[in-house]
Amino acid sequence: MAKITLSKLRHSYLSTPKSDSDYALKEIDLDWNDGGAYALLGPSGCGKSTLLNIISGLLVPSEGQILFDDRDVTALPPDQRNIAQVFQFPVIYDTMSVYDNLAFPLRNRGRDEATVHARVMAIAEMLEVTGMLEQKAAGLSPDNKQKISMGRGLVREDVNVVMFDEPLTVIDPHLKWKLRSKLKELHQRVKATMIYVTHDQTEALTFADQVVVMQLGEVVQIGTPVELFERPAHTFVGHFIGSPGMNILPCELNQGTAVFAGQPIALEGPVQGAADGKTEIGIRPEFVALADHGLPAMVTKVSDVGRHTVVECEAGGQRVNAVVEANAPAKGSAVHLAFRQDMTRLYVDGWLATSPAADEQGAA
Ligand SMILES: Nc1ncnc2c1ncn2[C@@H]1O[C@H](COP(=O)(O)OP(=O)(O)OP(=O)(O)O)[C@@H](O)[C@H]1O
Repeated sequence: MAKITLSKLRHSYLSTPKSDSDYALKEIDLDWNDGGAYALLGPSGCGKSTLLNIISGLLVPSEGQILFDDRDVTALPPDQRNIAQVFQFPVIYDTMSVYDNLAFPLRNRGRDEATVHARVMAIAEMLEVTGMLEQKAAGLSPDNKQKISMGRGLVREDVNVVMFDEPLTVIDPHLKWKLRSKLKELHQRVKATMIYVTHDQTEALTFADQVVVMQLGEVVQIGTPVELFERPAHTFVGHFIGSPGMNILPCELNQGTAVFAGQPIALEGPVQGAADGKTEIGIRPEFVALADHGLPAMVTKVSDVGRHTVVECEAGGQRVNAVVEANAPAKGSAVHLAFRQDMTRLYVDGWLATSPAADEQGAA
């Protein structure tokens, strides 16, 4: 295993890129620590595959370096990088047995049969496929084929990193949650550095200890699932993570207090910097409560989503969502909304501009 460092990485598919928009990857500086469980999360076209292909060596970046520990591998081809990859679709040999499929990456590198056997049995046990080891892979269900594909990615102990590229695409929805938690458990047992690429927030948040969120060729935030939920560094992260996403409301600033729809809204703490760009309040629906006083609003939709209810309101010409546990008002009701102050952020030109109040920082 190795620590992977991406240093001043940029990539353009054009031969003579002129402006920032010609780059599929703008500047990326990133460390993937040895043994970490990472997710690379972002919408289609944000640059995830480009980044993955640069790490695996399929693509040489226009600028910058890739280091495995302190070794510069930027110019090395894929077969010299010692990486395992699991793709969207199963990569297995149909005519071979499940056992031989799992053994293949080890035999291919000349490991002795005793080692091969011990490792195959260990991985099969972790994946709960021991009972099918003698079967031909051709007869397996798509889910089991993908499980074996994952097993082939995990079977070698000497790889620098295991990369999963949307590995649950072919998995039946009702089995997805099972494999998601299985992968998390596997990471804890195998302790390899793993990078899991997905556009699905549930997959990313279930699997990863650290989630790297990308947008338009840039990393906008790296954080734990809780950090991304509680303190999005950018309105994009607020929108993209959470269901429904963060409420983002245009506002004015008046001596450190935000004003939205003529109402003062108390922020979590002081605003950093000049705040002379586009100013917006960010508050998650989970921290908006229905109250006797506060921002006047009209309920426009009520959706029961299982454990809680999403109350969609209109205030100041904007949609504001609130998540309530019980006693949701009816559509058309006039209500007041109260924002939990320590969770009310200010964003300037999309970026987080408030920090917690001093007493909150002391408590943290
Ligand atoms: N071979 C290529 N030639 C030219 N442009 C490309 C090529 N591959 C990707 N791009 C462009 O680079 C940008 C990033 O694409 P990339 O495939 O890395 O994104 P992604 O996040 O992996 O998307 P998806 O989830 O759809 O695979 C996009 O604008 C895409 O159109």
